[in-house]
Amino acid sequence: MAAKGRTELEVGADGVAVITICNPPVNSLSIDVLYSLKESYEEALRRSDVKAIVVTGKGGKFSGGFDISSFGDVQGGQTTQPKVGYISIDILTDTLEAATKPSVAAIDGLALGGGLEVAMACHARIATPMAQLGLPELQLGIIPGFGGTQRLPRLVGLTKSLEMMLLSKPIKGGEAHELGLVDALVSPNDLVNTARQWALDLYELRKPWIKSLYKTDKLEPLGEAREILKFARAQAQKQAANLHHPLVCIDVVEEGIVAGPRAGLWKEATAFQGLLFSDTCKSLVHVFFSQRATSKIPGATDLGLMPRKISKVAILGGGLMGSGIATAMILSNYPVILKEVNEKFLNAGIDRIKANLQSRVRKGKMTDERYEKAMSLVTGVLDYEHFKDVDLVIEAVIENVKLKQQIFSDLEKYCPSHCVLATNTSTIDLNLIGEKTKSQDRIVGAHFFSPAHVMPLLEIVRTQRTSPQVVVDLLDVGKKIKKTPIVVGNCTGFAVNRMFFPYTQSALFYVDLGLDVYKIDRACTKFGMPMGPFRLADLVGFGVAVATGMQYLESFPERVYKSMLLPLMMEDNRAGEATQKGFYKYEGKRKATPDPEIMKYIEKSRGMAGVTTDPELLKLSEKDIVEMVFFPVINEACRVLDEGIAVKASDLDIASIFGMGFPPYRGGVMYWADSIGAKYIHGKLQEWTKRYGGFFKPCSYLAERAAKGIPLSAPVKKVQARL
Ligand SMILES: C[C@H](O)CC(=O)SCCNC(=O)CCNC(=O)[C@H](O)C(C)(C)COP(=O)(O)OP(=O)(O)OC[C@H]1O[C@@H](n2cnc3c(N)ncnc32)[C@H](O)[C@@H]1OP(=O)(O)O
Repeated sequence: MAAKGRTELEVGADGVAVITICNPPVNSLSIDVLYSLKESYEEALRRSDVKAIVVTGKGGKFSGGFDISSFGDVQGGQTTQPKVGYISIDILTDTLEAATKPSVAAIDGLALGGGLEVAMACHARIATPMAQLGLPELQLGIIPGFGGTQRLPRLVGLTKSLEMMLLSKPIKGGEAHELGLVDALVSPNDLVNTARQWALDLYELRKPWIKSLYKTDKLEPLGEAREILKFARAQAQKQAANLHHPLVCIDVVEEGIVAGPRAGLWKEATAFQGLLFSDTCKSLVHVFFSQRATSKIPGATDLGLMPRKISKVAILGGGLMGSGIATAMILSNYPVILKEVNEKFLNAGIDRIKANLQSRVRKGKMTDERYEKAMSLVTGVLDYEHFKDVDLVIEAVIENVKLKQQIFSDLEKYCPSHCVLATNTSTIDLNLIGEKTKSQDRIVGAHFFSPAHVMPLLEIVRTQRTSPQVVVDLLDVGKKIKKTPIVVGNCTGFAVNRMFFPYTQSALFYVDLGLDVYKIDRACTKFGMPMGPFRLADLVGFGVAVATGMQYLESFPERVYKSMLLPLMMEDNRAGEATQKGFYKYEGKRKATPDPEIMKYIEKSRGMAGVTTDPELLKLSEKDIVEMVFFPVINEACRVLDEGIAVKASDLDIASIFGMGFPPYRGGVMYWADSIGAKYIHGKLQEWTKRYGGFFKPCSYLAERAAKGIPLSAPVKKVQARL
C-alpha cells in the first residue's frame, strides 16, 4: 500500500537539515509521516555535515495534527497501532527533544494537535503572525496524546494551557509569541531562514537550548495549581456534565505537575489510548467528517462549476432575521443594501445591526475601528433604485406568501439577470414564493437560524428548478460568512424545522396526558440539549410557534397534534420570553423560573383535548422521556430522507447539532438513532401508536429498515433524491 505522506530531508551548506512534513492538504501526521519523521531525524543526527535541524510543513502549513481519517481504522482494528507511548515518548521525547543536535520548528499556517506537539518537542519555535497554534483534541473526544498535556502548561502556564485545551481554542502567532509559546515572530518569507539561523545559534550556544518538558518557570506553585485545577474541573462539569474526557485531560495535566512530566507522559499515553475507543470520540469524529461532507452536493459541486463573485448583497427586511443576516454579511466584508418599507423600520433595522456589533465590541471581540468599518458597509434604502448592480438578494420579511410573491416579481424587475434571488423563509414552499416570476432557476432558500449572525447553520433550499450554479454561489457565500451549510430539497419546513417540529409537538402531547412541563425540559437538558422544548418555545415565541404549526397542519394534517395550550396562554398575553411569561417567568437577565400558574392553562387545555391523564406517564424515567420526545423526531427525519429532502443522513446529524443544539458528542440525531437501533425505535413507536394514536406511527422507511436490520443512516437507494 502507498505511504500516506512522508517527510523530506534537505541539508544546506550551512549545516542545517530542514525536515519538511508533506501530507496534503493539511500535512496531517499519519503513522507513515511519523515514522518518516523519526527516520529523517535519525539521519540528520547521524550525518556529520548536519549541525542543527529545522522542522517545517510543506505549502505554508506546519501540520493539522494526527491523521483523523485513520481513527476509524484504528477503532475498527483494521490497522495495528504502535505500542502505547511509542510516538510521544520514544519518538518525540527521546528522539527529537533529547537529540544531541538542536531543532527549531518553523511554523506557518496550522500547528494544531499533534502538529503543535511536534513543535513543542523542538528546542525553539518561530512562527508567522497568522499561524494558528492549538490543541483542539478535546473537540474530537480525546486528549492531546503526543505530550501536549505536559509541554503546553510548561510553556504558557496552567491557566492558559487549560483554556486552550478545554475550549479547543487555537491562538494566533502574535498571542503565542506574547505567551512564550513561540520564540520569535517573522513574515512567511523570512520564516525558514530565521529558523535556520536560530538553530545555528542554539548549536553555537548563542541562545538557550530549552527542553519544554523540563521547564518549570511558567508553572504555578503547587497550592495555586491545585486551585486552578479544581476550578477547571468545576467549569468542565458545568459546561458538559455528560462528558468524561475533559476531566481525564485535567487529571493527566495534574499528574505531570504532581508526579513529574515523565509520569505525566505515561498517564497521557494510556488515557489517550483508552479515549480513542470511546463512543464520544467515535461520535465526534463522525461529526468532524460529516460537517466537511455537507458541502459536497451531487449534481452541484461535482459539475466543475466555479462560484461567481458576489460583490454586493441586498437584504429585504430589517427585522430580527434581516438585521442578523446583514450583520453576518458585513462581518465578512460584504457591502450590504438594507431595504425597508419606511424610515422608522429602516432606522430600527440599522439600530439592530449596530446593537449586534456593539455587543461584540463590549465583549472585546471587535475594535471600535473595525466596528466603524463594518457599519460603513451598510446602506439603508427605501426603494429598489440601488438594486441594479446587486449580485445576491436575501428576502427576510414576515412569513406572508402574497407579500413574498410581490417582492419576488419586483426583484425580477429591478435586479440584474445574474442576481441570485434568495428567501430566508423557514417554512413556505419556494415554488409558491416564485410562482409569479420566470426566475425559478435563480430562486433559492437561504434559511438562517436566529440569531443569524451567531448561529452556525445555513440551510440552502433548492427546488427542482434552482440551477446548480446558484447553489455553488450560495455555498461559497456560506463558507465566507463562516456558516456550515446543508443543501436540502423543497417542502414545508424543509429539513431542519420539519425534523424538529415533533420535538415540541410530542412534548405538548405528553403535557396534555399528564406529564410535567419542567420534568420534560429537565430530561432533555440532562440529555445534552441546550434547552428543553418548553424553554425553546418561550425563546422562539408562541406567535411563531403557532404560525408554523398552521403550516404543518396544512401540509401534514395526519401527524399534527392540535394542542390548545399555546393559544390559551397567548390569550393572557403569555407568549414566551418576549412577554416576560411563557412556560417560565422571566425577571431580570433572561433567567427562567418555573411558574406554578401554568397549571391552570394546562388543565384547561387537557379539558379541551378531552384526554384523560395517563398515570403510567408519571412513572417514566428521564431516559423514557427523552425517547418519547426524540423518537418522533427520528421518525420525521426518516421521512425527510426517504422523500429525498436531505441527500444523506449525516447532513441531518449536522443540521440537528448546528440548528437545534443536539449534543455533538452523541453524533447527531441519525447517528444516535443507529446507536440505539432501528428495531428498538420502531418497537417503541408502534407501542405508543397503539396506546396514544397516529402521531407516533412509524413511517415505512423506519419500518422497512427495522425489519431488515439496515441502519437508518445507510444510503437511500430507492428514491430519486429531490435535489
Ligand atoms: C495525538 C494528537 O494529540 C491527536 C491529534 O492531533 S488529533 C487532531 C488534532 N487536529 C485537529 O483537530 C484539527 C482538525 N482540522 C481542523 O480543524 C480543520 O480541518 C483545519 C483548521 C485544519 C483546516 O480547516 P479548513 O481550511 O476549513 O479545511 P477543512 O475543510 O476543514 O480541511 C481540509 C481537508 O483536510 C482534512 N483534515 C483536516 N485536518 C485533518 C486531520 N488532522 N487529519 C486528517 N484530515 C484532516 C479535512 O477532512 C478536509 O478533507 P476533505 O477536503 O477531504 O474534506
